[in-house]
Amino acid sequence: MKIYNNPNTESFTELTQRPEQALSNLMPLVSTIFDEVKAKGDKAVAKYTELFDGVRLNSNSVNAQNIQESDKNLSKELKEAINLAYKNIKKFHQAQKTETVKVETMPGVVCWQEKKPIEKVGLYVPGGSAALFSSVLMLGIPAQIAGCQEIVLVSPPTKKGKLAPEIAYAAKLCGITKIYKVGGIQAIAALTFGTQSIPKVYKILGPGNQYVTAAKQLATNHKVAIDMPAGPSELLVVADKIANPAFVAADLLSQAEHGEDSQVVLVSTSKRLLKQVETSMKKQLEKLSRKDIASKALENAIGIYFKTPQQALDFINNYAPEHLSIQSNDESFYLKGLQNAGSVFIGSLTPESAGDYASGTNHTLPTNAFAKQYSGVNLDSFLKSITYQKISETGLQNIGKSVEILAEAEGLQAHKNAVSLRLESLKNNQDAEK
Ligand SMILES: NC(=O)C1=CN([C@@H]2O[C@H](COP(=O)(O)OP(=O)(O)OC[C@H]3O[C@@H](n4cnc5c(N)ncnc54)[C@H](O)[C@@H]3O)[C@@H](O)[C@H]2O)C=CC1
Ligand SMILES: N[C@@H](Cc1c[nH]c[nH+]1)C(=O)O
Ligand SMILES: [Zn+2]
Repeated sequence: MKIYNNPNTESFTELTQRPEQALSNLMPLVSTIFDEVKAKGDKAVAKYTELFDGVRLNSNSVNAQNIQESDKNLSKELKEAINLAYKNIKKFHQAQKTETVKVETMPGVVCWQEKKPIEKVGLYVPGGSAALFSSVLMLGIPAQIAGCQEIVLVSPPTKKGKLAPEIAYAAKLCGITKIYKVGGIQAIAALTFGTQSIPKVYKILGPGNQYVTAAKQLATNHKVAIDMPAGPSELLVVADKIANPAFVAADLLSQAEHGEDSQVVLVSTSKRLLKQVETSMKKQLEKLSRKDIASKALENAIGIYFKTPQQALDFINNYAPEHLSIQSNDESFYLKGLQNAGSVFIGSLTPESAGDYASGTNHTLPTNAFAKQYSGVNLDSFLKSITYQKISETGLQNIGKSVEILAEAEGLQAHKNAVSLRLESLKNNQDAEK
């Protein structure tokens, strides 16, 4: 972990850079694969699956029986834990349902807004270095609650060319039946254009590595919506002398172990805590099964000492972390001033990994400072709002003149006429009744 001592705001631009490749470096490969999948469909998908995942598949579809029988391969303990996570995530996302908004903006003019499910969605479940079956729940549950009609799940095959049984089990809980063993750029391209076996969708959601994230961004050029750029994991912990250094170190390592390009950051007003956390991280790292990945990620880790909480807060808002953990005496100060973060974990007893799996919040979150403008996945990610209006006779009389004036001022005669003809017709009817 590289330590910085009270850096000034000029250095924030450099300190908030993530350790990922620039989009411009990734795009040539992404474009090539998109073009090939568009032209050759499953054949191109198979070619890139063999190249990047090292397996040759005759078919990328997962058959229904494998999904139905996924329970058999899992321990009772794991199924119970998945069920608990399912329940909590469902509870939190179900509570995000909103009522129809209906307003009479002026007498006789009624406007309302109603949410409808996006009919066809593609869920990307990461599976390169670990099969993240928790992502199935994070995406499948809100898709199920929203009522999306066609839910297509893609995830890279295991080294043996199979689908991880945990993914199949979680998918079964979410009522997902269309599953394809394909990952990376080729999976996003397949969902964008459709292939002989994989359906084209309207929106692609889910986290992934740099390649997946760049591919999702290109998909938006082809009339496909995405949730947001949810790339390599990151965690910023702001902690001070009341924090437990071992807890903070464990939290930082928990995100460092995701991938070599993960980034973890410790911000503190205590130089002593920075040192203690560093020592504890070194000790804990030795015992990790993914030590190699985590140590690589730690080369990108930064520890920053700030003299005042205000400077620390300014940095946090500039960094806009995917996850923010607050383990500080100044908890309410940070919460009050917080502008940018994907998801926040408050207090020493709230490990970030609780949100990764089971507390109820969604773990599909904006990375690379995109928390400045994007929300993480939530129920609304699977819905779109349609607005409606109905105008009565009284309404038309109340609003008509103003619309005519506005249309005239914009020089749009036909717009004006659409109102004028109706107003005249109303007037003629009234005259006839007299
Ligand atoms: N922001 C968020 O909400 C979350 C982010 N994540 C992140 O998701 C990522 C998961 O990454 P992975 O394990 O790699 O799984 P992944 O499923 O995202 O990517 C694996 C695929 O990448 C492709 N690939 C690998 N190397 C390639 C190369 N050199 N060129 C082209 N394509 C290549 C392969 O097709 C492979 O199937 C991690 O970075 C993790 O931190 C995970 C969960 C949530
Ligand atoms: N920490 C990951 C999510 C995760 C899945 N499994 C474990 N963790 C992220 O949100 O970036
Ligand atoms: Zn995690």
